[in-house]
Amino acid sequence: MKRILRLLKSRSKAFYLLIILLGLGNSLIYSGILYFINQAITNQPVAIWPAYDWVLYLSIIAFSAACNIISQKYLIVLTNEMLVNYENSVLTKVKHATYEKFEKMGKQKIYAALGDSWILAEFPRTFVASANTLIIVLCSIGYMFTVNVPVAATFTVFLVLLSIGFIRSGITIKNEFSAIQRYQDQFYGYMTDFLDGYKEVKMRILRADNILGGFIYNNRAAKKKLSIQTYTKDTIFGFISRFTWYLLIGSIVFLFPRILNFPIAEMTVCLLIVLHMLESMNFFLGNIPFYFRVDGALKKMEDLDQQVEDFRTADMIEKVNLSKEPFESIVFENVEYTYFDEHNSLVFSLGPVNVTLRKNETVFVEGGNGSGKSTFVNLLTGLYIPQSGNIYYNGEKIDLSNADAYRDKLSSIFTSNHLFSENYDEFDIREQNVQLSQLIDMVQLRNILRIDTSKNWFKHHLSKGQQKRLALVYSLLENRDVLIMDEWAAEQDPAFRAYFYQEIINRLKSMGKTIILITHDDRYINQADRVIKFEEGRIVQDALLKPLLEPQFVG
Ligand SMILES: Nc1ncnc2c1ncn2[C@@H]1O[C@H](COP(=O)(O)OP(=O)(O)OP(=O)(O)O)[C@@H](O)[C@H]1O
Repeated sequence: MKRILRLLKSRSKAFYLLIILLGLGNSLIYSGILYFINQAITNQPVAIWPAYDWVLYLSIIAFSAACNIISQKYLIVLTNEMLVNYENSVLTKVKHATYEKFEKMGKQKIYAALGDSWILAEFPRTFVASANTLIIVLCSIGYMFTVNVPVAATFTVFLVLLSIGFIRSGITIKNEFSAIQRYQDQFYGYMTDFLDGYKEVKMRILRADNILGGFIYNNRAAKKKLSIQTYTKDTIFGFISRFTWYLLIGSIVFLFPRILNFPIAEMTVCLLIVLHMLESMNFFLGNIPFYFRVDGALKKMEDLDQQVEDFRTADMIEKVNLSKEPFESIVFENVEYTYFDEHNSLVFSLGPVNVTLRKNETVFVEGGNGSGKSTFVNLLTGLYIPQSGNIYYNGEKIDLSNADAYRDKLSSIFTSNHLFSENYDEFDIREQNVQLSQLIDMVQLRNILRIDTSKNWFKHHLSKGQQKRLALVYSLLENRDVLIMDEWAAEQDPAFRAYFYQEIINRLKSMGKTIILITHDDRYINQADRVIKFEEGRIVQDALLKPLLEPQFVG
């Protein structure tokens, strides 16, 4: 419960003021009602303004209604604020993550952490409702003490024991709810495979049968079994509480009159009090498991925070800009990068890489599958920071402090390029934009692209190859000196591929771009100024083709 206390501490003073206000309003109305009933039963006038008791009664109701309306309004605002703040804080951390951390963690965890936020959003409302019912219970007991001390004392002991029982059962149930949550997380993983791979699922009966029958249905069956078990336990505790109330009512009616001097009027008032607080007490006790679930959700969020520790580190590092000089060179000096698996065994190692990429060069990067080209691209684009060695941009060393600024100097089109649904880059998409118009002609999308005027953005119902062409247009609209393309031409048809290597590359050169192209297209190698070849994570060839110099070989 430490986590819940921390959450409560983070609330504003207004939150506690609200609880006091609500408590005041409700204790007034509940004690007031009991008092009025008691006076009516015992046929006594109320102590203040007996002639206008109904005015007093209505005033109490009006005051309590006002307290409740104000507090509920405040709670709605608070709840929504809390939810949005939490979502924003998670996403801000993700924004400041290093790409490596993001890649390792996977988007699944982020969805899960956001998915749990609803329970936190429920927290203030439930907390205030619990505080409210607690006040009712305390007022009722307090009032009972004024009616009959032994009965009230017995009753208090009973409530304390019942609460202890509920807290203990809450702890057991909490662990089972965590297990249910784990099934849910696994389920979301299968759902991603099922929905993202829907085409592939459709294409094979065995796969379709297994993904549903073997994995999803089994997961659902296990989750159902545990849910039935847990919710049954939860319900049984609820029943126990309700039925012990009946025992208590029975003891007021049958036991106390036999063992105590218990006048009928006192018995009636005590019974009314017990019936009056029955619903509140059940609500209060019934919500105890909720707090354990909130605690579980907070723990999950803390774990996420732990995992993204360097999200904050990267955030705290003071950002540094690079000099505004035009691009001259990117230098790799003994750069090494190694992937490890979850058991810390080496998976693949790149480097040491020593290479200098110069202004206006067109460099083709080649190599077999798994030779390390994309890893090299991730380092080149500043998405990975070298584990050893250094990268220099125009002589300035790149590290976490200036990696954002470094990435901002480069245009990149990745193999699995994503086209955004909105114009986040604030590009000028109007038809009058001459640069845009020329680029659209260059990639031959003139009669294909449609502008969504409401979004000031292109509609993206395009084929894979067309999407890559549009990605090239967007990259060139960024107007940066260096253009990095990872297997850009792979999805293009042979005619457009030839046009890309023979025409577009020349156009890009004439624009003064420095081009780094990862490619398997050997037949267009003559378009490169330089060819770098990777094998098993090392550069095995670095050949200058233009200007015609002797090829250089790196062993
Ligand atoms: N995130 C990762 N975690 C662990 N290993 C990885 C990761 N990314 C790549 N690898 C491994 O590193 C090696 C090099 O991968 P990389 O993607 O750099 O090759 P590539 O030359 O781009 O291959 P391809 O031509 O097939 O795209 C591969 O053996 C791959 O399994």
